[in-house]
Amino acid sequence: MTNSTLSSPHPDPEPLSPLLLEVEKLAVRYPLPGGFLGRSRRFVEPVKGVSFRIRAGQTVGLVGESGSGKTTIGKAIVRLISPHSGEIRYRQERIDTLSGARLRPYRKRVQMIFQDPHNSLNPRLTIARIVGEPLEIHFPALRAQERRDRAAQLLARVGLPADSLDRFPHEFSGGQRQRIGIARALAVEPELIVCDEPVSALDVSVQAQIVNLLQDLQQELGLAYLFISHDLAVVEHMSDLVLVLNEGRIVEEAPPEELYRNPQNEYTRKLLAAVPSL
Ligand SMILES: Nc1ncnc2c1ncn2[C@@H]1O[C@H](COP(=O)(O)OP(=O)(O)OP(=O)(O)O)[C@@H](O)[C@H]1O
Repeated sequence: MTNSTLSSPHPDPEPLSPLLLEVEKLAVRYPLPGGFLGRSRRFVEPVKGVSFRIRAGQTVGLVGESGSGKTTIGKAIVRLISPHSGEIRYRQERIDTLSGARLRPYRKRVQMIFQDPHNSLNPRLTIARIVGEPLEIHFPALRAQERRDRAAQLLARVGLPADSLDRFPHEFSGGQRQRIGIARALAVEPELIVCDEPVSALDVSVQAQIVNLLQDLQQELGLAYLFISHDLAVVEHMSDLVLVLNEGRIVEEAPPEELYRNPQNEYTRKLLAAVPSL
């Protein structure tokens, strides 16, 4: 260490991990059914100009009441829906303007897991097909047996037995189905996973197992998460940074230890006060 480093009042910050996702002034609209005013379409705008960033390996928590726009943000990020305005960049590249096949490389890097593991798995497909499908799309050179082997490895990694491959989603419990959803998301070897209320539909004991699995996978694979939840305790446990969403706007943003101890925004205080266990 040099003298100048020792005497500097502002030592260099810790080197930051690479920036993956940049969301800038994102707004999303849905057309109102039958909602015409004269000749112009009427819309609801559940997301009204939201900005945040996610770095490699980081977990950003997104909390807010039901209807505040959390899922809409998640869906816009994975481009299940298109933004109305604003920008989404991934590793410096605009992805809000891409569509169709041009989104494919992005879909390999960013995946989503859903709240209801029952509805998000096609009931007519075996688990081998469900986990194998993204492999078929993103690793077309793999032969059928290689895909099957890879699917078996992924299932083992999320704690499911190898004989799961030829079974159907209804043969599994809620927690096991969420594990299948996680295996499917992992198949493409993503860098970022949008986790939309991944444990909200599960029993409390199973919730802890899935949260632990997500944390283990993060450690092992260096994954980043956008962790969407209305459960403030889970978000506190998981996140490096928490965003508080109210009516489509981020009203507060802080590391969990600051946010939970010393919330600055009135809405955050109300949200925390509504959770007696905290
Ligand atoms: N496809 C759609 N068409 C019209 N309005 C929609 C659509 N999807 C969501 N909305 C509306 O947008 C608003 C935000 O919904 P969103 O699901 O993003 O909120 P959320 O914070 O994830 O809520 P929850 O925790 O209940 O899932 C809600 O008022 C919802 O009714």
